[in-house]
Parts: sequence; structure tokens; C-alpha cells
Amino acid sequence: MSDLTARKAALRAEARQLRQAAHDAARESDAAGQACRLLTGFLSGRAGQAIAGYMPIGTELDPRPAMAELARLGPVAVPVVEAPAAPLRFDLWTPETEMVAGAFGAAVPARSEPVEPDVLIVPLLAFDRAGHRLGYGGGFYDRTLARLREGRDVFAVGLAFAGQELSGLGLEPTDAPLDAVVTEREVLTF
Ligand SMILES: Nc1nc2c(c(=O)[nH]1)N(C=O)[C@@H](CNc1ccc(C(=O)N[C@@H](CCC(=O)O)C(=O)O)cc1)CN2
Ligand SMILES: Nc1ncnc2c1ncn2[C@@H]1O[C@H](COP(=O)(O)OP(=O)(O)OP(=O)(O)O)[C@@H](O)[C@H]1O
Repeated sequence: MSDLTARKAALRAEARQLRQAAHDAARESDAAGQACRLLTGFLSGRAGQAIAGYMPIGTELDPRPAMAELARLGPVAVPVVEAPAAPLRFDLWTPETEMVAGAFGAAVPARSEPVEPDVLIVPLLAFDRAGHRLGYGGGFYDRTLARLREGRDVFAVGLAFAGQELSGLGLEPTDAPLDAVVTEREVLTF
């Protein structure tokens, strides 16, 4: 195992614990609801642009309240894994969309209506104050942002509990930078 792989594995283990603790604490505080309200306000200026959210897995912050609000203003989509090491596809989602279990633990729409997103709400294990993120290690969002940004400006906003902050995550040149991070406490822009 290279030093970098070992360092990322250690950071992921630490980040999972931080997210679990933040998620458990948030049951009492409505931190997820507050983060969603900040996110909705932050993105409402982009009404009409196509926005990709995500279906939460495990202890990820649940973005669906924000997605439901934003879906009243314009198209909202969710990610679908087409193949390992390939960019994600995004399929149209509304609160009424029929969902089925997807390959990686997240629900996906039963029927695919592909959407090219202008804005990505990105799940993460950890973020830092420079806009770097740590994911599960599949490189899906890195590849997806790299592909989408070849053609045009695509805005990536990480959504996380404030407790998911770590320092020094910018470790690899392929790590696609975030444009903003929204937590229950603040909106960071980079
Ligand atoms: N909600 C959500 N949807 C997503 C992603 C994500 O990170 N979160 N993805 C981003 O790439 C893609 C799916 N890729 C994934 C890659 C790895 C694991 C994974 O390692 N899962 C853990 C369990 C997670 C938990 O319960 O906390 C595992 O299987 O051990 C999950 C999704 C597309 N959809
Ligand atoms: N644009 C890219 N082209 C080719 N390989 C890439 C690209 N982006 C990332 N990778 C590779 O994918 C692997 C996993 O990347 P990384 O550890 O950054 O995933 P992650 O950002 O934590 O996970 P995810 O984006 O799925 O949530 C690494 O080996 C990385 O080199």
C-alpha cells in the first residue's frame, strides 16, 4: 500500500467516525434541516438550472428537503452508477418519483430520464476549508466533475455536517475541487 493510499484510508476511517457522531447529534438539533434551509437559499438564485442531489446512504446528511424545494423551481436529478471507474449518470427526480435499490446502496429512479446537471450537490465523508473533499474512494464524483467541466462551468457544492471538517484533504491532482460547502452552520465559498 502506498503512503498516499494508507493516508487516505486512515482519513476515511476518521471521517466515518466524525460523520457518525455528527449524524447522531443532529437527531436532537435539526442540523440536517438547517443545512437544507441554507442550501435551498444558496441555490435558489440558480432557479431553472438543472441540479443534481443525492439519495442519502448511511449517515450522510439527508438533502431531500432541499431537493424537494428546488424541484419546484427547476429540474432535480440523482446519481446513478453506470460502471466502476466511469462518470456518474444523473436521472430526473421529484418527490413522487418511484425509486428502486441501486447497485451501491443508494436508491435510483425506477425509470431513467437522463439530465445534464449544471449544479451538483455532492455527498462526502469529510471536507476542508480549501474546498477539498474526501469520498468513499470510488473516484465517481472526481471523474464526473472532470468530465462535466470539460464542456462548461459546473458548480459543485458539498453538503455536510459541520463536524465533518478535517484539514489537509487536497492530496491528489485528480481530486475535483468544490466551489462551496454548506453545513448547518455556514456557507463556505472557494
Ligand atoms: N448518497 C450517495 N449516492 C452516491 C454516492 C455517494 O457517495 N453517496 N456515490 C459516490 O461515489 C456514488 C455511489 N458510489 C458509492 C461508492 C462507495 C460506497 C461505499 O463504500 N459505501 C459504504 C457504506 C457507506 C455507509 O453506510 O456509510 C460501503 O459499502 O462500505 C457507496 C457509494 C453515486 N451515488
Ligand atoms: N478524473 C479522473 N480520471 C481518472 N482517475 C481518477 C479521476 N479522478 C479520480 N480518479 C481515481 O479514482 C480513485 C479514487 O479517487 P478518490 O480517492 O479521490 O475518491 P473519492 O473522491 O474519495 O470518492 P468519490 O468521488 O467516489 O466519492 C483514485 O485512484 C483516483 O486516482
